[in-house]
Amino acid sequence: MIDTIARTQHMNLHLMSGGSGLHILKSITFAIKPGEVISVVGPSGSGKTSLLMVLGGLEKASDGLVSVGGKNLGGLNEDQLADVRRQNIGILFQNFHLIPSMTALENVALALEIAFDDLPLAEIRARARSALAEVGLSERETHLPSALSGGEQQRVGLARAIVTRPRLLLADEPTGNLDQQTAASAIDLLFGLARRNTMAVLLITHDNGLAMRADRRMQLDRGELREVEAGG
Ligand SMILES: Nc1ncnc2c1ncn2[C@@H]1O[C@H](COP(=O)(O)OP(=O)(O)OP(=O)(O)O)[C@@H](O)[C@H]1O
Repeated sequence: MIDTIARTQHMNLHLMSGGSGLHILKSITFAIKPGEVISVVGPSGSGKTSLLMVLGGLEKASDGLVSVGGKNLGGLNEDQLADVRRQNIGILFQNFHLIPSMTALENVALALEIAFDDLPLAEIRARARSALAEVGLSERETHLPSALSGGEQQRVGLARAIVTRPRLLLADEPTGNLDQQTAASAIDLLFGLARRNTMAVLLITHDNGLAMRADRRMQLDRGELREVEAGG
């Protein structure tokens, strides 16, 4: 069994903006183990979302190593990258990104259909149902997103992110649009799923209280990542 699900070594990200180059992520070296929950805090513009995009294979690092599920992303073409994403990664967004015309069950099922286009329909429905049950929404299968509360919509988002059984969940401010109490229970649910399914989680958050609950805490500052020591 591999002892890291994702790691980077001296990874840099440069982007062009208005004709000049920006050094967004600076020599980042870190690793996340199966089942580990790591929080990343940092000021606006420090590179948190960019880090998530690179780890998710959605943005290519300029140099250095990025490895997910034992595969070096730098050497892969778009199809191979899509395979690595499908086999390893789930993404949870702040704004849920549910499709408004689809029911909760259809939203979750769609993610599975896209990831595994050869799965029989009955299997897709069964797995989507089970993912909705895991987030406590069995009673809401046929509801459209507009008929769900913000917290429920985020739970559908979570069901959609875990229905493919990712080994790494990348969560970008997943509770940013929820009130404090709903946010806390969404995080309880997320952490519980991570423990039960040995799913690693990289949690980007502005909320220090939530960040403190992770196994490890990291801080990004102007593109530089450092570990926050316990008690720090
Ligand atoms: N496509 C892009 N082209 C040029 N610059 C970009 C691009 N995407 C992001 N940036 C810049 O990279 C820096 C880091 O952005 P990023 O979104 O990763 O920060 P963040 O820490 O997630 O911020 P926030 O907390 O506000 O979401 C910012 O200065 C941003 O303007």
